[in-house]
Amino acid sequence: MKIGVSGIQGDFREHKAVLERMGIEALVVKKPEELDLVDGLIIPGGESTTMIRIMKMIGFYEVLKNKIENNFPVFGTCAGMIVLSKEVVNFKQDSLKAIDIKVERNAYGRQVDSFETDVYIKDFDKPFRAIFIRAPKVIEYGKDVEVLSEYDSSPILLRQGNILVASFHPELTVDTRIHEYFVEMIK
Ligand SMILES: NC(=O)CC[C@H](N)C(=O)O
Repeated sequence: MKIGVSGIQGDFREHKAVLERMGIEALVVKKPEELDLVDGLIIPGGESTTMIRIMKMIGFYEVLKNKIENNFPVFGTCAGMIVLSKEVVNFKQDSLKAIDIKVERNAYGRQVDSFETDVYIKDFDKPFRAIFIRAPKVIEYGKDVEVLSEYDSSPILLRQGNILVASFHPELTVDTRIHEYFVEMIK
């Protein structure tokens, strides 16, 4: 198995390092044709507007969108979640419209825009340390979306078939359980 990490923009090196620690081959993907070399793709945290803009410019957007519609597994963290969402409500920006969620960007407070806390995740035996950095908030989700974790009454980890999204940064903790969950989705 080989997992791609989108190298368009963001903290892709951290995701690659997690996969390698798990003994999984990882490839930083920067061109649309490279998507055919991997069994799934992680879209990291970063700046969602920049990601979408570049994805569209180089034809990555269309190829990826088409692959996701044909069951290609994807995992988006923070900005990656925004990129995969159906709609961004508070900014005029496009997205891949892959998972049936509406998100609000930079939604967790103005004064404290970054924080970390222990969260409970469905079927995980111990809590997970979640790091939020100018995180998006899911304000609406469709009936086919499964909520795997919540914080402060909002979903923070969600899945719809081949698509997994987190509003926090599992690539910044030593805990590999969410990446392992994604690996299971690919298998
Ligand atoms: N840490 C992050 O990925 C922040 C996301 C960023 N605020 C965005 O809207 O794209």
